[in-house]
Amino acid sequence: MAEYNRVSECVGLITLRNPPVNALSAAVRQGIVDTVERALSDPNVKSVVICGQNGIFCGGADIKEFGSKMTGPPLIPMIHAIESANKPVVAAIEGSALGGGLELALGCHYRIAHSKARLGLPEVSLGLLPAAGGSQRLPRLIGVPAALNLITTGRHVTAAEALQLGIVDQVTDHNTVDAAVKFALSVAGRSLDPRRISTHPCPQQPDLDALFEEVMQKVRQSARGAIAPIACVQAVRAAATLPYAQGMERERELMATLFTSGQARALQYCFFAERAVGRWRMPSGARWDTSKPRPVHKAAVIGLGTMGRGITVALAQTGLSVIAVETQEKQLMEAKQAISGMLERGAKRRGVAPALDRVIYSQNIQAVADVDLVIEAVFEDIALKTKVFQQLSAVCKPGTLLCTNTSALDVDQLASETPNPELVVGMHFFAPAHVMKLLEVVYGPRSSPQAVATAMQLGKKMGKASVAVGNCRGFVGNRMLKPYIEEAFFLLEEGATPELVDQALEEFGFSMGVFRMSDLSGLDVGWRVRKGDGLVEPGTASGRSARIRQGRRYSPLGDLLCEEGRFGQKTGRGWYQYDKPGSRVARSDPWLHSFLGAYRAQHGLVARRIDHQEVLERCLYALINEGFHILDDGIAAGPEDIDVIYVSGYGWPRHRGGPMFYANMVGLAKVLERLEHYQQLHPEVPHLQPSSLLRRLVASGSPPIHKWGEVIKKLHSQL
Ligand SMILES: CC/C=C/CC(=O)SCCNC(=O)CCNC(=O)[C@H](O)C(C)(C)COP(=O)(O)OP(=O)(O)OC[C@H]1O[C@@H](n2cnc3c(N)ncnc32)[C@H](O)[C@@H]1OP(=O)(O)O
Repeated sequence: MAEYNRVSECVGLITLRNPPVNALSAAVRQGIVDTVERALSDPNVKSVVICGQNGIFCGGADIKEFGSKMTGPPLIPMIHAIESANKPVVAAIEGSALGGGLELALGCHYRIAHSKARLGLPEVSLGLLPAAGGSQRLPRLIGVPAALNLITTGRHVTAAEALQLGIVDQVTDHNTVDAAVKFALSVAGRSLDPRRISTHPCPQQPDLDALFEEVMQKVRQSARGAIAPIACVQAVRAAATLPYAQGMERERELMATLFTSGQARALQYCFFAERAVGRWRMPSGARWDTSKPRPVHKAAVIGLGTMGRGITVALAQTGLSVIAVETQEKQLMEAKQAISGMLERGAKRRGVAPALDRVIYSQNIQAVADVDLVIEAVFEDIALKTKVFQQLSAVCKPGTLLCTNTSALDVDQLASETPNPELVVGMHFFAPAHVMKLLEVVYGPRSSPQAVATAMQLGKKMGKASVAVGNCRGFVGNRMLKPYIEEAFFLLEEGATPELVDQALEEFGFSMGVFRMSDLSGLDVGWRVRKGDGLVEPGTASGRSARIRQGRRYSPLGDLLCEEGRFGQKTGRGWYQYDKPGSRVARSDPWLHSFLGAYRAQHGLVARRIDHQEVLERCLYALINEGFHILDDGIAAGPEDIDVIYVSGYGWPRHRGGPMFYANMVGLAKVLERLEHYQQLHPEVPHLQPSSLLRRLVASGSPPIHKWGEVIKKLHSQL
């Protein structure tokens, strides 16, 4: 849909109308074709302005249409028709001009942007490339290096940067459409040849081959198996080396490969999943659209260790006043220094003033009396947290929300120790809390919908991917991690090495393999949990019985390393060795290999050859299986919630969509068959026992992921 008006007597004004982002649906493309034709054929019209309704130019192609058969006029000829028009066409850019939206603007002869507008070619993040001429026009307009940067990262630029790069011709603080109409009148009748970007050669670039080689190497490294960034480099190379028509042909070929790839499907699924998790719902029936969040102006953080510091920074950067409480004076001073440093560095990066005066430090918990919300981030100890919650209940004004930052403790238990359990929710941040995108908002049976809504809204304000989940051991992320780590330990017992397991997982696309990750987060963390669970038995018992604990297979390998003082990077030794404590470069450790050999001998285990396929199947399918249990238990509302958690917080490769999407891609029947296979080989491992939901889904013909909800609902209604 595009509306046509004649303004200022001789300017044809075309307004894209497709809320919320004026995406280029078939109807919008048809509307543009029709209205451009009308403007160009009207002898009274001397120039044309294209804008979008409701303060947004255009969010690009309609992503929802990608899965279905293409209808309506295609983008490329539509943009060519605009570029070759014999009357000047001006794009009036407000809000966003992204993807196809910017490509449309690049087909116009001039671009005027509002100072708050953002522009970009984010197709790469959807597994695509700017294939409506964007990969060919942008390098011609702003040069190869800048175009490579924008197209391979998909980053959005501000209007000011767009002006500096030469993407737009003018930036205004006033009404953009008025400015564009005025501009259009001023350029009416001028020659348009120099304004047709496709007719320009790419600006000369010395040593083009070396530049592309360097960029390709960097892109390959950061892509971790994603194919779109590589295709983006290839498309820009075509722009730099081929005439426009041939470049367009190359753009088309590359896009054809990407468009039907599983990676594009996965990335587009992630785009919608991230938005879907905002529409949370609880088993009680409470929902995002019927639960009103409370306003939060002032918050408090209790406990200023690593997590508390990061949370304080995240809150202050969001614009909240924060009372940061730490009872020990020395720790308080250290925390103040660290928090100020983080705020200053963050502000420098973002080019704003640091929010130092938004944080008030105190040793006294009474200081939180008038805050709207408290996040407790003291040591992971239920007795200590209970004490803090009881103090908070006595000190805080009525109605203050009490949130606990815990990764494992029982939120319900904590809530039950307070007079107002409905005000209690978990806010599980990930370290470093001011950087990591993920936030699990954990509700218990008594958490009020308003408390959940408030925590979810606060998470969104902090720029987090916030996911509402039910209360259980490990919530969603860590609960699924447990079988994944256990399988990795079992693989070491059977003959694998940490290097082999990590290599398989990193080639799959994880940012870090399980053992490198464990070295980074500290082996002592899991050790403490296992001790608490009564699983750790110090000593040198041998044989199979020593590896069965609480009736199931158990590997004490992690405990044995901890007994050696090998806690990972912080001690300079873990599954790998490091130059010094705190160093990050993992090197293979001969000690570890002899230790594994001696361990196997002691337990009568014979090392066998393990390939990458087995590593992936055992680690990932065990994790996925737990995901099905979580869905079955109603802890996560849908597969999207699990997938967003894994992509934003656990290094799962985005181009594989998340564990549940991956299972859907592999085929549920295959996942089930492989789990059954491994379960037969390892009957003493309960997490390899396929979940009843997985069986049920396969029995229902393996419906696509967006239909799993129907099977889950049916299952629950029969219980
Ligand atoms: C031939 C193929 C050619 C492909 C070229 C392309 O153009 S690919 C598409 C490139 N465009 C993008 O990647 C932009 C994607 N959108 C955004 O980044 C953001 O939505 C926004 C435009 C910056 C606006 O952000 P904001 O936070 O204000 O809103 P939401 O993100 O919550 O979005 C609001 C709803 O709009 C839906 N939506 C957004 N963009 C598109 C789109 N391009 N197509 C279809 N739908 C889109 C989004 O899903 C939200 O709706 P929900 O119902 O809430 O999910």
